[in-house]
Amino acid sequence: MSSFLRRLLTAVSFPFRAALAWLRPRPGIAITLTLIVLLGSTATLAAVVGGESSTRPPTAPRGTVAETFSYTDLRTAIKDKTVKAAELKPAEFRAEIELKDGAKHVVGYSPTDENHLAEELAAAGAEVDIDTSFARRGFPWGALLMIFGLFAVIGLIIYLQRQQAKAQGGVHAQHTKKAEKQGELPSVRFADVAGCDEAVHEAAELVEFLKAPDAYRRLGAKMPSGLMLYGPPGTGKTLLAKAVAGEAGASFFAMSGSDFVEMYVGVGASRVRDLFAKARQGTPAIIFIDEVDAIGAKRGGGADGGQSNRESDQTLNQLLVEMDGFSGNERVLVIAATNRLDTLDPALLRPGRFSRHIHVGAPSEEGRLAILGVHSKGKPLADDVDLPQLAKVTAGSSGAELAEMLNEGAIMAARAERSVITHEDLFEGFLRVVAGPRKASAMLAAGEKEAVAYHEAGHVLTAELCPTVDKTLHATINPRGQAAGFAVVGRSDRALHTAQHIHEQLIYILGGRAAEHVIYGTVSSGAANDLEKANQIARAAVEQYGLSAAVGQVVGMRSDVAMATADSEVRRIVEEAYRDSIALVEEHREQLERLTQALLAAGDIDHLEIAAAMEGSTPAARRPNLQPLPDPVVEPVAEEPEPQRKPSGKLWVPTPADVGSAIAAFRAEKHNKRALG
Ligand SMILES: Nc1ncnc2c1ncn2[C@@H]1O[C@H](COP(=O)(O)OP(=O)(O)OP(=O)(O)O)[C@@H](O)[C@H]1O
Ligand SMILES: [Zn+2]
Repeated sequence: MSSFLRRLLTAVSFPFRAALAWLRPRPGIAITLTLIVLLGSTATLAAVVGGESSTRPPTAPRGTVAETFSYTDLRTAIKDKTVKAAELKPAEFRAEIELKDGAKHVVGYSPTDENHLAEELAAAGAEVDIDTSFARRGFPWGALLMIFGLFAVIGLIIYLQRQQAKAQGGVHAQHTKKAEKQGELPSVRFADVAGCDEAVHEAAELVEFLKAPDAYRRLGAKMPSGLMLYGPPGTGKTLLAKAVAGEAGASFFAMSGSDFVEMYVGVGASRVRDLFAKARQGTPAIIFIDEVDAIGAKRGGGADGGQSNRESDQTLNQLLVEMDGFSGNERVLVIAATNRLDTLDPALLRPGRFSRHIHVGAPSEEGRLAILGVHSKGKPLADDVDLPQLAKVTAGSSGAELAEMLNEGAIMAARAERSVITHEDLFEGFLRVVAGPRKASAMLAAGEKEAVAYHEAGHVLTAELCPTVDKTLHATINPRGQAAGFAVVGRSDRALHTAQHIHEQLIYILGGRAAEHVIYGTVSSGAANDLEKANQIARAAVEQYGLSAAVGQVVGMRSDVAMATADSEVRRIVEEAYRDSIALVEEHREQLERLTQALLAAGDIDHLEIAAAMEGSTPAARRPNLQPLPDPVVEPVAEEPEPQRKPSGKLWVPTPADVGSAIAAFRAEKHNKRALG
């Protein structure tokens, strides 16, 4: 019921809101209009009140109407020709009748009678007069102004509501803050964007277009209207868009997709319209829409099919309309960014819209070094800081995380009142970024701390013993953020995906559980995460990668039997890895003990201490009971790599990189804090 009312109100108030949105940036017009409305309303009121007394007809004083005189009586009087005079008032559909016997009556008539009533009265010998004075007094203007008055009042209410929302620091406050920054000329250049040279290279082409469109136009080339940047969060998409504007000397208009998402239908669309109108005034211009998936998700697919959906559809449609309106001479380029290209509405990606897609991926080791270089400029680094080593350690980190790491490091140094930033500061900064700030270790009971130490030692140990698993650079049992303990793995960027590697990766992931199992005979709740990860990897190996002999190389098979077989294969693969993991731990209890005691003594251990604890062991491959993988077919590299998408309804065949990146996600081993008791 109340939701129905809200919708009704939303629908009814839409024109007012749209008008208000249009007026907000035009205070001059708004004030003038308000004045007109106020004056008009006052004048109308005066006319209505004043007119009332002066127009009351003297011919028909109400008091003289003695008995009721019906319309039928009037018809009879016309037929008997007893009407002496009649004054018709079409504005009120009333007639004032004077009969030949001197009696006066007022009678109503229906609009359909209007035309012939006067004729019939005249034919019956009555003196007919038609009063048009009320119409002449400007009747439509009065009504119109009264409606305007209504608009003004409702508008004022909505305006006050918004002011209130703004005061509460809601979305609108953010919105206006962003709007103020719009149209700036960014100082960012391509040199500030490191570690994604290919993306920069492609973007540079568009800068040429923006700077000298004539050279292209002469050859009949049309400026692309949209550019889609896609990739994981924090990899520099916003930065790159800004750099395009900075290099081209274009003004930068930025908004986030979520800024367009509003409770009210039509507001998002009007914001799109505003944004494009503003950008067209200040060409060359870049319109940047971050998180475009908030408005550009596939249409009509929402499960709720409700209000918000239709709202975002309208917003998306408006965006498409604006982009289709480009003639190719605008010097306006729309850049959108998303983390998930596969969720976007295909209409957005068609030629003439966001037809160019640039992948901004997680930086490689070389890229990370370049990003560290960019962001360490102006930060005094101590001699012990080894940026190439940091680039190696931080595999999987995004540009934003690296920038944050350097900043946290600088904060650590400042807090310790050092004049330079040391390696330790930076490493602490890194740990803060990937796992959160250190927590007081008193949070864990002594017995729990020991269990966490054995668990982490189990991971470290199994990693050391498996030849294809990346080694631990740093392990800690000092709780940070959500994690009770974790290990930083020096992951190489190579994404291994052989059966051997997957088996050993599982041994390592389950190594923490295995250690707990061997020492205590039970497994803590904090290790549940590991099991989940292990299952994900095993499932990918079976269902997407064809590593199970029982399921075979058929990908995407969906029969009940096939799924049951796949399930049991996943279980088998995980169980076999777990058994191997336990065997490794049992064979190396001495090393496990040394690692655990080192962790308990210091809280943290680094790769040198790990090497010392591992003395007397040699890594050896454990044979997996998995199908060996066929050699990957190397295909010629396409000019623009087809983005990885999972079209719904169709079969998705993963590339070797998919399994690799699933594994890569486990860069820093984190565990939920153990449940007490
Ligand atoms: N490739 C890079 N080179 C230099 N700095 C970078 C790079 N990537 C990220 N950064 C740093 O991280 C900050 C945030 O990055 P940015 O906002 O551009 O990421 P994004 O890809 O747009 O993220 P999101 O998808 O979350 O919007 C940048 O302002 C910059 O300081
Ligand atoms: Zn674990």
